[in-house]
Amino acid sequence: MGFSYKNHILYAESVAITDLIDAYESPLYVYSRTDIENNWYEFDQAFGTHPHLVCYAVKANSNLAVLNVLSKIGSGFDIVSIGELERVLFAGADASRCVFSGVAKTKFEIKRALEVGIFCFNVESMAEMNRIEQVAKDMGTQAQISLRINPNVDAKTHPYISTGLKENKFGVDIDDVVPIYRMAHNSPYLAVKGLNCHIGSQLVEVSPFLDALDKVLELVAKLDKINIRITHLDLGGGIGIKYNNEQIIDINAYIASILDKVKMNDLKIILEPGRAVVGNAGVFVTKVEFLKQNSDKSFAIIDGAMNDLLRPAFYQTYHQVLPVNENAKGVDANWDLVGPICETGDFLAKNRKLSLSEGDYLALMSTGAYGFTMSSNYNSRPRVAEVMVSGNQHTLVRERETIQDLFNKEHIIND
Ligand SMILES: Cc1ncc(COP(=O)(O)O)c(C=O)c1O
Ligand SMILES: N[C@@H](CCCC[NH3+])C(=O)O
Repeated sequence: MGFSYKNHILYAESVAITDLIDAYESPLYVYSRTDIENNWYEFDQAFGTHPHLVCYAVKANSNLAVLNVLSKIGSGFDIVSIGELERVLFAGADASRCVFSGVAKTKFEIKRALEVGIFCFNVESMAEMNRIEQVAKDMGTQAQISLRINPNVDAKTHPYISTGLKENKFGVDIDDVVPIYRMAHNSPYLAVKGLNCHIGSQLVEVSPFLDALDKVLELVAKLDKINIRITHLDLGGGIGIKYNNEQIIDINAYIASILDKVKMNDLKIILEPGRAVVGNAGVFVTKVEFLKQNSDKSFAIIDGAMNDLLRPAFYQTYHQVLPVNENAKGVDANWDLVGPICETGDFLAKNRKLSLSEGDYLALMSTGAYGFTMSSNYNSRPRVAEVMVSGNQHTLVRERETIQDLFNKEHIIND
């Protein structure tokens, strides 16, 4: 466990978070390298000797140090843009271990991905298949493809992060799959490799995954009958983590169920976990600036805000709040943690029983995924620093933005 109390001070591995605040100030994202590695290994090792590739979903946390650490232990990567592609390459990743997802890859992105030799495109429509074919033809090469199907399975998660229902924009309707594969199979510029689905994020039950897998396997058999051979299944990411006290999926049991269902053939399995690799391996550290109470409400105004950590405002999500100094005594109340941004929705936590004083530091737990990557400069706030801890070592893996960074690319019209 990367984050725990020692002598009542919250530590990241063997480094006191108070030391990180002294070194890098607040607000701050802190990641545990050991947790990231162990989380990835848990997926990788659960497959045993079955052919597989764990492609970390870069969107969850795309810091170069995170990508580099994962690349060094053999991770593949699920990317969704040229930005993510260039990031993983810069971080030392092997392009042949990358899958390219997303509903609208541009010609430019496809060309670059083909140039560097990515493993596979997860294609999301006939139109996109045509575009990939055209780019491959222009380059005189062949693109390896997998079609993302929409299995119309309810992932039972937040509606904004459910992706496998007909009403969602993702993937191809099961009934439309065969004509698209036929087209790809008949093209000299496309090589049919896999079948893909990703039904949503933060799933805490395994049954929707297995329902989707059943539909995928039916399609594999159907395609086989018309001599279109699928050699890998990419079952996406979506495995939920513990934010509060939810029951979560046992990764070993989930992978055992997958292998049980595919044991009749030697299909290689690809998974694209993002949150489950980095979510609990990161915390967001923030300082209490002011306490403001009225007859109804207790607000702790903190130096972090919705631009730094959007999830609570955007999806009304819960992050556990821990005091950096467990012994700190202040005003006991049920506090709303609110930021300095001019929005009523600017809160990071609500109604938390804490004993607070101005100047206290707090850690919002489980913020390693979709924390920094969803941050913005709203209200012209420079983005915060990111630090990675490994044992008793800590490294600044992204500098805090400066005021100059805020307007670096802007221009005043001279008239
Ligand atoms: C195609 C695809 N793969 C993988 C992921 C990673 O999901 P998660 O972070 O829930 O594992 C996502 C995001 O939901 C996605 O859209
Ligand atoms: N951004 C979402 C997850 C979306 C996953 C995108 N495929 C979250 O913070 O939970």
